[in-house]
Amino acid sequence: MKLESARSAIVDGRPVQVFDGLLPDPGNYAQALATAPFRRSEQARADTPEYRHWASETPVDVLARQPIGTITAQAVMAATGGARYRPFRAYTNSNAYGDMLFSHVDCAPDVGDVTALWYLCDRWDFEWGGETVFFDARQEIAFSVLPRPGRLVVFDGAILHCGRPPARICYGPRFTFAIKYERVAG
Ligand SMILES: O=C(O)CCC(=O)C(=O)O
Ligand SMILES: [Fe+2]
Repeated sequence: MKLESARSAIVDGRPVQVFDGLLPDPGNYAQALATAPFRRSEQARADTPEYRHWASETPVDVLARQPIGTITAQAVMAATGGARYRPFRAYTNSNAYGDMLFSHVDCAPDVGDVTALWYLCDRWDFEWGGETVFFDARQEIAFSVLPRPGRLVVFDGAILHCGRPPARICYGPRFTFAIKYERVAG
């Protein structure tokens, strides 16, 4: 398996790395998600409780038994230089045209969590947009990642970021599968 990142950036000293081609069958995951139980439960920030969006949880012990869990663990290891991390939460976001997605951080600056985010689809039209945008401390766009089938982006959870909803001509869901990792001491 090729574990080199295709693209990468450093945002205010914090890394973002993009991996392509690691997942052989992203369309199969998207197909399974089409009938998964989504709840309007996810809140981007403490101050945006009235704008919840759709998510479906995957227990981390279930994740560990799936190929995507193993592949992600290897990519996180490659991205972080071999430090030990453990997944503490995994869930799929489902967004559609017109949704409101807020910018947020996944952890406080000194926590050191890592987020792995997969784009799960069998195809993604360039014109659909739906990128994940990463901002610097001045709220300027520092890096942006377009969905591609089976693309993975691994980043420091303290970077301000935002998923963008897809464009009006995209009639299907935009699934992103987020796995949150915490550093294991020692
Ligand atoms: O869907 C995206 O592009 C971002 C998702 C995200 O930031 C999250 O689940 O924490
Ligand atoms: Fe996030």
